[in-house]
Amino acid sequence: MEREQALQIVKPQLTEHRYQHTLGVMETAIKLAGKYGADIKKAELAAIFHDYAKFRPKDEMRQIIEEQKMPAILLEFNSELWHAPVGAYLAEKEAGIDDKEVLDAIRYHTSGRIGMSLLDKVIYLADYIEPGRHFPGVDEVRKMAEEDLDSALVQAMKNTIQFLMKKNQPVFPDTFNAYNSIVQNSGG
Ligand SMILES: Nc1ncnc2c1ncn2[C@@H]1O[C@H](COP(=O)(O)OP(=O)(O)O)[C@@H](O)[C@H]1O
Ligand SMILES: [Fe+2]
Repeated sequence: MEREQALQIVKPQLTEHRYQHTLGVMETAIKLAGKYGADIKKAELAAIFHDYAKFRPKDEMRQIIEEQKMPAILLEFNSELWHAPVGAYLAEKEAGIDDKEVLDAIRYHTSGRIGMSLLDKVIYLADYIEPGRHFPGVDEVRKMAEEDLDSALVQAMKNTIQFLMKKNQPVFPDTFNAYNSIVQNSGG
């Protein structure tokens, strides 16, 4: 699917602010894909659709998670996590995206997972560092992303886990698993 068509499908699903964020993720994902050797067209498409389900009603997302037999543990954690796997499902069902790598990058863009693909990493990181993001620590991760993809990713996950823990909020375990699997593989 071409960029313009994808953007036309996604735009009505989002607020203006979230659409601008999506454009930022798209530009950033294309740059990271070019730098680290991921497929640029897949990165573009996954970025455009990554927040496709962001504004679906909670009840609709809960129903999809149950009916599609997605991991039930999702329902025990913050509903903010749900739009990622539900977005992958709806991008396929409603927009006809059938590339498994693209769908997985959408599915894991919030939590990460064990053994993230290069495309998963590019989308996770692009979502974190796109130019519209302003939160403590983001500039450090932006700098790291110019040097090493895994180091930047680990720092982003660390920040997210610490942010949640500081607020005494539960941490969905896939993020710990993603963090461990990258740190163990990089030998650092
Ligand atoms: N492991 C986790 N456990 C619980 N919440 C998480 C976890 N990882 C991310 N989140 C939360 O999920 C929310 C959505 O994240 P994300 O999809 O990355 O951003 P966006 O708000 O742009 O869609 C954020 O509020 C984030 O703090
Ligand atoms: Fe998201």
